[in-house]
Amino acid sequence: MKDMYELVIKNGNVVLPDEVLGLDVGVIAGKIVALGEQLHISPDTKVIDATGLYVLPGMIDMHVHFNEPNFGHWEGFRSGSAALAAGGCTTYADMPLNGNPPTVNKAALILKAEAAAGNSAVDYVLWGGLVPGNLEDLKELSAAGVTGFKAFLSNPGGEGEGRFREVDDDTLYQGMKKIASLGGILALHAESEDITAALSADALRNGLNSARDFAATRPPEAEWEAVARALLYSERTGCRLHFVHISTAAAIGMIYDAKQRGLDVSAETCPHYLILNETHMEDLGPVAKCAPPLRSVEEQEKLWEVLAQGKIDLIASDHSPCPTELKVAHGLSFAEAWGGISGAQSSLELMFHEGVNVRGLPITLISQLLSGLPAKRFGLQDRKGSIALGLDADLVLLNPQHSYTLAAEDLKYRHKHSPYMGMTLSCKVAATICRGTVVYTAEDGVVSADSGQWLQVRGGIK
Ligand SMILES: NC(=O)NC(NC(N)=O)C(=O)[O-]
Ligand SMILES: [Zn+2]
Ligand SMILES: [Zn+2]
Repeated sequence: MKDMYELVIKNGNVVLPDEVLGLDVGVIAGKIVALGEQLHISPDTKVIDATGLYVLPGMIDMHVHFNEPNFGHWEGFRSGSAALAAGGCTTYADMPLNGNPPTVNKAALILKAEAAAGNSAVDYVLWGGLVPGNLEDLKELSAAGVTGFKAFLSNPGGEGEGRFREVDDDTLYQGMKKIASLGGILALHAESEDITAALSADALRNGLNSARDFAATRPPEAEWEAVARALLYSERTGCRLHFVHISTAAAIGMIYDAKQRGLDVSAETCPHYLILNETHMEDLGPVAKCAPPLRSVEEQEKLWEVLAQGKIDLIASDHSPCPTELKVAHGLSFAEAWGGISGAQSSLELMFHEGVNVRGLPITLISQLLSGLPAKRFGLQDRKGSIALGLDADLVLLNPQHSYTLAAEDLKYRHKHSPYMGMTLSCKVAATICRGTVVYTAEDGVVSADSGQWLQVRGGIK
């Protein structure tokens, strides 16, 4: 008896962990059940012809800020996940800040989960927060299925009483001990508050508010000091760490060396540190403002070097959107504008375009950074991150020859701004499939806006 596949993706160049093979992919009940040549097509099989296309595992974006509950006017699960689907992402991780309340206790996690339920095009996990005063909430958050905890070493910005706050050293140390005892993982925004606050205050006093002035308030040293301190705490507490949005090769090197010494730590960088540099920040203005800031061309090149050497653990977008008027408004200085880049829709296309087409890196390396490695780091590898038998059929079809110029109308974000607008990319996502369901096609747009599920998988824990 022949297998009755529900879906067969035919004739694609299938990106496996170590090689690319011309294969068909057979799907039953949302799972990959066959990889082979000329898979049998029955009358009920839906067939997608992927001739000339790459078939990659869907991206796993471990770092997005969707602002619900209560800040959906910045970005919501619907719009944000639609953008991710259009960009070839099939699982994402929502950060615990920028919604109100922030996800720092179980009640807030429930509100977050309710906002997401039935509103996501693709699957997701949720981060909880570590903030001053919530040590007693970590256990419950962990039991409720957060993927891990996130803390800021520098001021996260935002307004209001209940906003997400950075940790002091004592909270960090105690929090890491607690998280270690729970078998959890801590994600860190690693910039020194002492250094960035002092330099920012100086800049304000002296009326220095240009793009370059902003970058000077958050120098590489602020990252290096914070990374070094956190690595020391990791060594002393045994707490696993994930460093988000690392912007310098030297910090990647520190984290890599710590890994070689046996620490359970990992480093993420973002497409914007690889694709953009401080000249973009000057030319594009606040749309390219983020923290840590975009760096020099030399730093950017060094980051590509460590990426090619396999020293970076994963790539995530750090999509941190806001209403356009917080980026561009009459009289708004660079210093006052919102810090955070809207970019999640473009991660895979940017990395393929620049990494594979321009710089000639292996597509398998780029695919690992976007899918395989984040799955492994965060305990999703039994279901996601690779094209392999038995795993979820989370797939993206990429046309490596479809060149286009990114325009505002392409963007699915709540607010149609991004530093990548106007950029010509040499590839385009043709379709995105989540657990066997086609959620996006280039022709029809987002065709399934609500089939995503919350994966209550605690990072790295079986
Ligand atoms: N509150 C934020 O969304 N902050 C984010 N902002 C950036 N990266 O500029 C972040 O992840 O630090
Ligand atoms: Zn951050
Ligand atoms: Zn972030």
